[in-house]
Amino acid sequence: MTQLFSWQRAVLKVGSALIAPDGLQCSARYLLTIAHFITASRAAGKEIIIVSSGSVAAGKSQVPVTHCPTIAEKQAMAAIGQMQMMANWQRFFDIPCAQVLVTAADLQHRQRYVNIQATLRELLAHGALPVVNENDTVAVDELKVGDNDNLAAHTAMVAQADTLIICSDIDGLFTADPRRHADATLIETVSHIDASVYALAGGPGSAVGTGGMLTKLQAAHKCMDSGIQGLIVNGKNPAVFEQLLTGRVNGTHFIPSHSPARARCAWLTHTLRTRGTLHIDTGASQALMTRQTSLLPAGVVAVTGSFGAGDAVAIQCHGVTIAKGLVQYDSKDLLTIKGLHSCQIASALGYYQGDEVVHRDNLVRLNDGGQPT
Ligand SMILES: Nc1ncnc2c1ncn2[C@@H]1O[C@H](COP(=O)(O)OP(=O)(O)O)[C@@H](O)[C@H]1O
Ligand SMILES: N[C@@H](CCC(=O)OP(=O)(O)O)C(=O)O
Repeated sequence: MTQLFSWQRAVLKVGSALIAPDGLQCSARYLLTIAHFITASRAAGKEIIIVSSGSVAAGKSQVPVTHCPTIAEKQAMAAIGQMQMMANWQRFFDIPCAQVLVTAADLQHRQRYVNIQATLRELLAHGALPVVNENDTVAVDELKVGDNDNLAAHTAMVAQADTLIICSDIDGLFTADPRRHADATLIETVSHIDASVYALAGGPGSAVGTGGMLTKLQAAHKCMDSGIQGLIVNGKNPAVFEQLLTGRVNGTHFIPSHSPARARCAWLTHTLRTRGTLHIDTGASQALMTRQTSLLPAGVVAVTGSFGAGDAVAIQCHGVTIAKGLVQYDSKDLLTIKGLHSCQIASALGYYQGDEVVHRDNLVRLNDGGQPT
C-alpha cells in the first residue's frame, strides 16, 4: 500500500480495457465502480476530470474489418465509438458530462491552450464532468499525442490538477511486465525516473491498449516535473476505489519533487520568453501584489511589443517589472481595450475572452531580483 498526498483536483485516466473490456463495445462492468468513486470524491468537494480512451474499441463492431484497419477505418471507428463512450459515461451521472476533444496541435498552440484551460475551468466551476479524449477523427500521426497516458499528463498540466490517476488493467509498475515474468514485483513508490526505470516498461497488455507501461511512465515523468503526483492503479479492482477515498491505496505512487505552484512559477519565470510588456497603473499594481488579483484591462495604461493571445508578457509599473504572465488577448486588441472596464470588452472587440487580461492562475509575482515572491 502507498499513501497519496491529499488532493483537490485530479485527472482520472481510464484505459480502453476498462471502457470496452471485450474489445467490442462499451460496458458498465468496471465503470460503475469508477463512477461511484467520482461521485463520492465530488461530494467531498474534490474536482475530477476524466481522460477516457475507448472510442476506437467501442466503434470496432460497427466498422468490421478482417484486415489491420486503415487510418480512415480507425477514424471511422473513433467517430462512432466516441458517441457511445460519452453516452456510456453520462448514464452514471446526474450532472452533465462534457466532451472535450483535443489534438497535440491544440496543446502546442498558445491561443488554443488558453482556450482549453478556460473551458475546463468553466466546466468545473459549473459542476460538469469534463471527459477528454484525443480528437482521433482529425488527428494524423504528426498531429497526435498518440496515447491517452501522455494526453492525461498534458490535461493535468493544462487544468492545473495536483494529481493524475491512471486506471489500467494492472496493479501498477512492476519490476518487469508481469504477464511475461511471473516473478515480477510491484514497485509502490517512484521518486525519480531515469533510463533504468524506463527499462522496466514493456508494451501493451491487451489488444485494445496503446503504449503499455512506457507511455504511463512518460506521463508520470511529465507530471512529476510539473509538481503533480501520479498514481497507477488497477481499475478492474473495485477495492482500489474504496482505498482511493481513504488515500491509502494499492498501486504505484509517483512523487513530485516540488509543489504544482512552485513548478508552475518556475515554468512561468524561467522557461517562457516574454514577447512584450504591459505597463500598469499603481492601483492595478497594488491589487496584483497585495490582493493576488487577476490583471484587468482597466489597469493597463500602455502596451509594448507584438504578441498573440497565450504569449508570456512582462508586467511593469513605473518601469519596474513586478510580474509575468500569459495574456488572454493579443497586443493589437489590448491596445483597443486598455483602460476599459471589463464589461466594455465585448463591444470594443466584437468578442469576449474573459474579464481578465492576465488570469491570476497564469501570473507570477516577481521581487526586485526577478524571482517569484
Ligand atoms: N513493468 C511493467 N509493469 C506493469 N505492466 C507492464 C510492465 N511492462 C508492460 N506492462 C503491460 O502494460 C499493460 C498496461 O498498458 P496498456 O495495455 O496500454 O493498458 P491501458 O489500456 O490501461 O493503457 C499491462 O497490462 C502490462 O501487460
Ligand atoms: N484515443 C484512443 C485511445 C488511445 C489510447 O491511448 O488507449 P489506451 O492505451 O487504452 O488508453 C481511443 O479513444 O480509442
